[in-house]
Amino acid sequence: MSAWSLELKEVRKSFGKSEIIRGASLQVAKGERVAIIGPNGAGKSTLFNLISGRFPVTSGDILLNGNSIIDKRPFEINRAGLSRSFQITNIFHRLSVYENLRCAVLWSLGYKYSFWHRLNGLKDAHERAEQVLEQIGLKRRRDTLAGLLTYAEQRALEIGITIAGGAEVILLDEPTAGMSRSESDAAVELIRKVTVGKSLLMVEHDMSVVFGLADKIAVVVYGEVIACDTPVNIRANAKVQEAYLGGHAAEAA
Ligand SMILES: Nc1ncnc2c1ncn2[C@@H]1O[C@H](COP(=O)(O)OP(=O)(O)OP(=O)(O)O)[C@@H](O)[C@H]1O
Repeated sequence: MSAWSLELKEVRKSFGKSEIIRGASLQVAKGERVAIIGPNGAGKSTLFNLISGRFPVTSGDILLNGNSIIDKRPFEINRAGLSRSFQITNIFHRLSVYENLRCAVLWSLGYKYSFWHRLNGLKDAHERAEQVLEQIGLKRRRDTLAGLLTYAEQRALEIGITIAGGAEVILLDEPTAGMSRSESDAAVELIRKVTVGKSLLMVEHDMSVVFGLADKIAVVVYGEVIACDTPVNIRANAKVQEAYLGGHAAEAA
């Protein structure tokens, strides 16, 4: 069994003649929270799209629990235990909070649309949806249409949808984007709680979130992971300071 939940080996990705990811390597251990930071356009979202199977890699390998996933489709990667959230919320606005979560559970279990008329009989999905509802603190909003939630509640639901299937590897794309300081603090607590024992890879621009949550920080510059280390070591890393963090480190202090 692999020591790493997720491993990127010399991954490269070109769009036409432009090489955007240039030999990126990264490891995430079981139970570890890793934040990816880097300047705009460095390739952070592209890395997420490669890991989740949205884009094929040009070369290199990506391993989930020791098994290559580069030839798998996004839903196969999801069912192999990796779940991702998106920068833009990905919820069904006309379904209730509970129904959104139940859909996410059913999807991860592999149910097809034709089974939806039997939903009420699907006890496991119901119980799991109720459990996630509790975890994300939206129990009192259970029957509210998701479109009527506040922005911060929608982002919490998004996290609930991402974890609902019980994936062991969670990818979160800017989970606190657009939040106030207090909303963002609450989101950090939520993420910490729901990822206990899981592996988390997260793209985040807010340095107080990054330094508050991550066990390790991976710095991506021009499509390469130039450093991946503990927050303390990243803050002290001269190469990182020069390439990116100079102005941002003060924000997190
Ligand atoms: N599908 C695509 N086709 C062509 N170029 C793309 C595609 N997706 C991304 N790129 C390019 O890849 C580069 C990296 O983009 P990416 O969105 O991965 O950066 P990022 O680090 O996530 O940036 P940000 O912090 O602004 O979100 C950019 O120059 C972008 O224009």
